[in-house]
Amino acid sequence: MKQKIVLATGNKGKVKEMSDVLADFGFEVVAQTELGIESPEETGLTFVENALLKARHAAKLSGLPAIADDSGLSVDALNGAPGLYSARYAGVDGDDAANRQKLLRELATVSAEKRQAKFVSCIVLLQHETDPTPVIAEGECHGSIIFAEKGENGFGYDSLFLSDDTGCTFAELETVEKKKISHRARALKVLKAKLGA
Ligand SMILES: O=P(O)(O)OP(=O)(O)OP(=O)(O)OC[C@H]1O[C@@H](n2cnc3c(O)ncnc32)[C@H](O)[C@@H]1O
Ligand SMILES: [Mg+2]
Repeated sequence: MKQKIVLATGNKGKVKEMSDVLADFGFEVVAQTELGIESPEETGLTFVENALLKARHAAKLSGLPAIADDSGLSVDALNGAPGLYSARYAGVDGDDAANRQKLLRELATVSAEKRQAKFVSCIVLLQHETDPTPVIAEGECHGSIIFAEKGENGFGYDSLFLSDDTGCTFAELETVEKKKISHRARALKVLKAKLGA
């Protein structure tokens, strides 16, 4: 029988990119929103801490195992910003368009060859709220930030992130393609290996 697990995210893009991959690992996935669970405040100082607290919050409220992703974009010329604060870079949590505009403004005077960036994803799986041995899996993707948005797909910073692997932005990829190569896809592969799934 499949193990029921809560996907602890309020981000529909993540649900789209993670649900069927986790189903292939043998989980019956329920998004936290389907259970009426709202996202906790992300007070951690690292991706792993924030992923842990999101998973723990959902496990506590659902009584089920939980999995969470904490991710972000780290830009070399900005000393790693927006990094941990990617979702609230422009001030309001989850305002993707404002975050992209701020990123373009901050990089306005940075030349094309100095716009390297990486996406990071940290995924945490907890069996229950007080699970002392969380499974932790991380993935990264390298690329650069272009000067104007390109592509319609994806979410967040996808339309500004030119991927080294594909030569196009993540927003120009169909979901099925992004799901093969993204930082989240790489973290999920590591998770799969750790679970022996
Ligand atoms: O916390 P949850 O509810 O999972 O959803 P969230 O969108 O707030 O997610 P994070 O706290 O992990 O913040 C991640 C930020 O980085 C951005 N980001 C992460 N992965 C991305 C991806 O694959 N493509 C584009 N932007 C991404 C995203 O838009 C957010 O602004
Ligand atoms: Mg968040």
